Amino acid sequence: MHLPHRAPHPRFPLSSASASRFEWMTRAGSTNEVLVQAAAGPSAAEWPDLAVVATDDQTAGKGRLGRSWSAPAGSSLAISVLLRPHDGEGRAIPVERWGVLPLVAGIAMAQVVHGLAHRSAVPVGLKWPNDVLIGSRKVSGILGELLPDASGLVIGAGVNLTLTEEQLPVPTATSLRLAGVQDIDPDAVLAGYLHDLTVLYDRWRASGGDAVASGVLDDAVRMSVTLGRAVRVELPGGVVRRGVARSLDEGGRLVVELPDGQPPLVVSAGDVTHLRHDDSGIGDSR
Ligand SMILES: O=C(O)CCCC[C@@H]1SC[C@@H]2NC(=O)N[C@@H]21
Repeated sequence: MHLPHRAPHPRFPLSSASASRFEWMTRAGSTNEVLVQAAAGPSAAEWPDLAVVATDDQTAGKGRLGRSWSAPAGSSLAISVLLRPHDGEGRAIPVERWGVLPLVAGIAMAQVVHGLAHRSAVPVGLKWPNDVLIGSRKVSGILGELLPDASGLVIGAGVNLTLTEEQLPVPTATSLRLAGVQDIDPDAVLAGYLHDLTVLYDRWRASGGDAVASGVLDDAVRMSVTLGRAVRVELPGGVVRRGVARSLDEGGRLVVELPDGQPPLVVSAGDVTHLRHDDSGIGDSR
């Protein structure tokens, strides 16, 4: 893609160099909302593939499944990236294949967090679908939102940088600082994420949007801390099932083995809780 020459953002020189368009907002309600409105509005043509809106002061952040996402000003990053997927030949990749893109973002963020927190004693991994955990605590979450006209997808990532224990929205959250990362540089986190997301996205695009051929599925399996675990799954609508998370299908959906020989449950959206293995309702199934 030909990009016009742009002056780097003074606070985010690395990040602004790796985005097709980079808008840093000193404050935003929801960066996803800002980008969805802009990319679907009358100036849509000015918002290309890999345009970015980001802030460290998001006042009305949106989470998955209708939840909110909050962090005190200056302690976290909210990063939204617009994707308008085309393959290497410039052909549009069908929207049915975009379901793995939030997973791609989760892999990118997990790689960045791993690079920063690898000295902490606890492992970094992906809890399905795309929560980045340090140990058992969540440091980053991802929300994908389709544009109303389906001409693109906005992928928002929130990552907790410097929150203290008292500032955590829930006790199951954490921050890079709480995980022992010193000298946290927001530009390095943002640029690292945009770089890794772009590399993975390019691989996926070049394969025509094939999660298997592009290696996205292998990466997701390798980084998953859900596979092999007993899980409780709350489906949209409130139905709860228990079983053992066995695999990811080619769309990144979670395949859960259920008790009593029931057919496996294939989960495309829902809330997954890791259980102690003997809570699954299935005997010795590891
Ligand atoms: O884990 C979740 O529930 C997903 C959280 C996603 C939060 C990010 S922050 C940037 C973007 N803007 C939003 O309003 N939400 C996402």
